[in-house]
Amino acid sequence: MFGAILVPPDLPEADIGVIFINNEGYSPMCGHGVISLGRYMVDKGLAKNLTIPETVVKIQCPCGLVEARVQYDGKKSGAVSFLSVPSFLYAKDVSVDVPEYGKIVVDISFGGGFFALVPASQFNMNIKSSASKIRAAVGATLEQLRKDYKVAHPDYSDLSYMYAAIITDGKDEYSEEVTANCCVFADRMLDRSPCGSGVTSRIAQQFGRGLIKLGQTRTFESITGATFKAKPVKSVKCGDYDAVIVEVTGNGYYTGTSTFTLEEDDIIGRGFLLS
Ligand SMILES: O=C(O)[C@H]1NCC[C@@H]1O
Repeated sequence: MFGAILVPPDLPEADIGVIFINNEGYSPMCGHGVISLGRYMVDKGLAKNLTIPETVVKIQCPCGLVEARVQYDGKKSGAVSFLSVPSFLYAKDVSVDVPEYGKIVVDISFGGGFFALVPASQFNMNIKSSASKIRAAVGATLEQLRKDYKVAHPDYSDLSYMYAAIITDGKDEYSEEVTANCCVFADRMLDRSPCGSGVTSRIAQQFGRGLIKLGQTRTFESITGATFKAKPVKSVKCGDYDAVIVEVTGNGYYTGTSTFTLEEDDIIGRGFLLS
């Protein structure tokens, strides 16, 4: 689960601004959050321009402006595609010495946040290994990288940190076969979705390594079996990096609504933090 706090945007072209919240603070980008928020903006009539069969919603995320295209038949919204910020393969074959796991080699790729991408074979595991084993191995790798390896975004210092790590089935070469992955982010949160920003970073990695061409679509599957489709759509630059705009497509669903109440004399209701 993810939280989205809606805020007025400071970019004039944006329909809405959003801060995504996780278990340790905020996220620079959340692709599955963008998919759900795109639908919400259409269904609540909040998008600037409601058009059929597709409405464009511009969402200012912490990583920058993301364009969501929401299927809309005039009554109900459907699948959402989004175009993320310029994404790029940042570093290849980075070695990290992870306590209890030894030397692990990862690629680092930016897809709205910096992701370490690591095939499950590095841990002598496969992507169907238990969620707790994945969480422990990938979480330890991410935490070690945060200590040992510094990343720098060419334009934004506030994005210059290791946000997440993704364990993959290693199927990086283009094929029509589904490729599976699992993202561990923030304070060892495990993503039930294929991870929109992670999938963006995987396409940027594959594009940077010459494994996929513009317009080729891949299907990414999460540990729950949920899928997103993604493809590189345009070559761009980000600072000196050869970057790519990635389109990700998926579905989000409503699960309920709730109302929070804060009474004047409820001290705990103002929030608390346990360490
Ligand atoms: O879909 C996404 O992009 C998010 N899922 C968990 C981590 C990422 O922020």
